[in-house]
Amino acid sequence: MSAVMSPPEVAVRGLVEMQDVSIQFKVKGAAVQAVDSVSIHVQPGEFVSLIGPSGCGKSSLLNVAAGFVQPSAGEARLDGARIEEPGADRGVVFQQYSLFPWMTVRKNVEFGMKIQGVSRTARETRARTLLGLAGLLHFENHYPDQLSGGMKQRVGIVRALSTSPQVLLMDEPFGALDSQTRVVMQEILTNMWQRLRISVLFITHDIDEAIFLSDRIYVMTARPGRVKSEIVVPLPRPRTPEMTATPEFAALVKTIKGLIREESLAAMGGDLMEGGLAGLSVEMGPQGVGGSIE
Ligand SMILES: Nc1ncnc2c1ncn2[C@@H]1O[C@H](COP(=O)(O)OP(=O)(O)OP(=O)(O)O)[C@@H](O)[C@H]1O
Repeated sequence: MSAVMSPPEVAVRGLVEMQDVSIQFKVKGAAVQAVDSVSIHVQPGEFVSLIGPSGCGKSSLLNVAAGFVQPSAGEARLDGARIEEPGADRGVVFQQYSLFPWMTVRKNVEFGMKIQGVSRTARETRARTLLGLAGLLHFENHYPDQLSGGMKQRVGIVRALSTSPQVLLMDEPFGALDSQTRVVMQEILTNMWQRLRISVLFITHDIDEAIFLSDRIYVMTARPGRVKSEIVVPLPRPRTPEMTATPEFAALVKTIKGLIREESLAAMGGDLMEGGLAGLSVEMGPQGVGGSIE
């Protein structure tokens, strides 16, 4: 690894702390409470996932960490400093690829560093080193539309890492990929993380993905999102695909599935009530199920 890369063996920066964070949005004049008093943290070099039912506020929390959204109460800090706006100390990866189509892969990766004033040689060295880690060096002179979805997303990750952030914030980065590609991407990401030891806050709907990648997982309640449970993933590092077939992995999947199912049912129950179906009664007779609105 070149001099511009050399991260510390053990990360010392990248502590994310959210303390009693609540997030409210105004929708047609009415306040919507997305998140209610959430306290979570990511230790330097730790990989932490947020999982929970749809609409529980995962993206909103990540957007607070990114500095895109201000909490209505509580605060978010990075290495002790209050997060108030986006900054180069945080790299963000979304589900959409958002690469510049008119730039080659390497120019896309170098873009943020150019803005930072990094010299041409240092930019090129760092971009090529990171592209090598992501298995993309052969594609450095390709344009985004010549790449598959998985490759584009790898470029997106490399680009987010290029400015040497303390934290990587990832909002369902593999959500648009097919399941085969997704599994490969998880392996690539865990290998890159193992090399770079950067802090990661990762949002996913996929329980297996959260377990495979994470040191810890926060399971959230239905909206308004709160922390329902904090799960430590005791699987050793480096993670390998074989681990997903172990009884330990299966037990974690079962636990998290149960927690999310409770919350999803609660959320759906709420939606059904709000939808005016509170009066629906369902009767089971010899002819089967019969429903009626009373
Ligand atoms: N900019 C906004 N304006 C108004 N309401 C918003 C805004 N962003 C999010 N919300 C609402 O806040 C709640 C939480 O949304 P958020 O996207 O953070 O949840 P999520 O857990 O990431 O959802 P999903 O898993 O479906 O992506 C939802 O009810 C959503 O409609």
